Amino acid sequence: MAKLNFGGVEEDVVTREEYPLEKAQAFLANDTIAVIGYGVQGPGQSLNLRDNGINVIVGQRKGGKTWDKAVSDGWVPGETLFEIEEALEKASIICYLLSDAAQIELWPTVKKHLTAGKSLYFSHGFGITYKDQTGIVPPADVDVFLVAPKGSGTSLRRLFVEGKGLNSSFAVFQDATGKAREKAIALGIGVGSGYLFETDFYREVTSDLTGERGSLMGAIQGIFAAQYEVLRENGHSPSEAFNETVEELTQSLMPLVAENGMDWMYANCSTTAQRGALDWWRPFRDATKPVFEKLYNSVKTGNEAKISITRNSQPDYREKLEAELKELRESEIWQAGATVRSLRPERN
Ligand SMILES: NC(=O)c1ccc[n+]([C@@H]2O[C@H](COP(=O)([O-])OP(=O)(O)OC[C@H]3O[C@@H](n4cnc5c(N)ncnc54)[C@H](O)[C@@H]3O)[C@@H](O)[C@H]2O)c1
Ligand SMILES: CC(C)(O)[C@@H](O)C(=O)O
Ligand SMILES: [Mg+2]
Ligand SMILES: [Mg+2]
Repeated sequence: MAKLNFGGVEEDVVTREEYPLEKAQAFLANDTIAVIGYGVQGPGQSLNLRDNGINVIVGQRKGGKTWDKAVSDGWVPGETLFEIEEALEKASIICYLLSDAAQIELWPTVKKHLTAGKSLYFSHGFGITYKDQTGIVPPADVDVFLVAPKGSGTSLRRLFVEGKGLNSSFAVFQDATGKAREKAIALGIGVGSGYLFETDFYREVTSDLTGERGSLMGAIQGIFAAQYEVLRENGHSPSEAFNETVEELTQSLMPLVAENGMDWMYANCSTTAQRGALDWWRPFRDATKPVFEKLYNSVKTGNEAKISITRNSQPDYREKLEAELKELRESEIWQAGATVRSLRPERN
């Protein structure tokens, strides 16, 4: 593993140079990897594995939209695409990529197929960490590990197709064969990770739940909404408010921050913007830090897991979710956003 300095802290990472694809292919040559679930991560991971020359099949419920999507992605019923139980039977490594709530419902079936020597792969520490709530307790004679791409399955696939790679974390929960760690690394490379950093199931799930509720999605939507509302309340038009809140961030500044870091961004805007941004970042940190502390605590106590399981296990959860998403979609800010996006020259 390469030892790298992250802002003064040394950490080990696994890169493709050190664990090349050929090594992953050779290590997994005798395995059948069954990707169970074809939602967001399922397509990204299974297609990348397939294109990386690894023996992979997909297990999915027949008759639904996702089965049809799998067929249109080139998975062949009876050859590489199976009903879930058939795929579980054929697998030596089961990649459990159903939604976290659905994993609870299907667990008794998966467990039945987890015979000695098989492996169980997750992309989240959720099911294992919150075992008191999920009931997911694997038999002792199987390897259990995770590879968690740090981003959407959509980006995992897009970046792979562009010859790039998303970073992923990996962790071993149970090593029955002495090979669990290498299985995690080989699969991490196989699913298209750019590099891998090691963690454990608890730290993966607590950081991930915090991130998606926080600065990745929850907090950012909250800050967008707050600034947009203040601009609108002060007489700015929707297009002006949206451009100054979202469009410039995603189209201009964030790609530059991604490339060069925030210090570079601060150095490469006007001195006027620089002065203001340097003065205002601390007040924003101070205002939001208590909310982040409350959030982290809610994750740590298992409260966020409880909410997620309860809400996402209800029979009408999709209808309720759709109503919430409709409200967001129809809010003025995102309606303005739709119009702004339609004006981007590359869309014409
Ligand atoms: N979405 C992401 O980009 C992302 C990123 C990193 C990690 N993860 C993790 O990866 C795993 C999979 O997440 P996802 O977002 O791809 O899942 P998802 O919500 O898209 O669902 C995946 C599949 O589960 C199937 N499904 C739902 N209920 C079912 C049931 N009762 N029986 C059988 N199948 C059912 C759906 O048809 C779908 O094909 C989760 O552990 C998640 O936390 C997701
Ligand atoms: C893509 C995210 C937000 O990083 C992932 O954690 C998820 O749960 O979808
Ligand atoms: Mg997540
Ligand atoms: Mg995540």
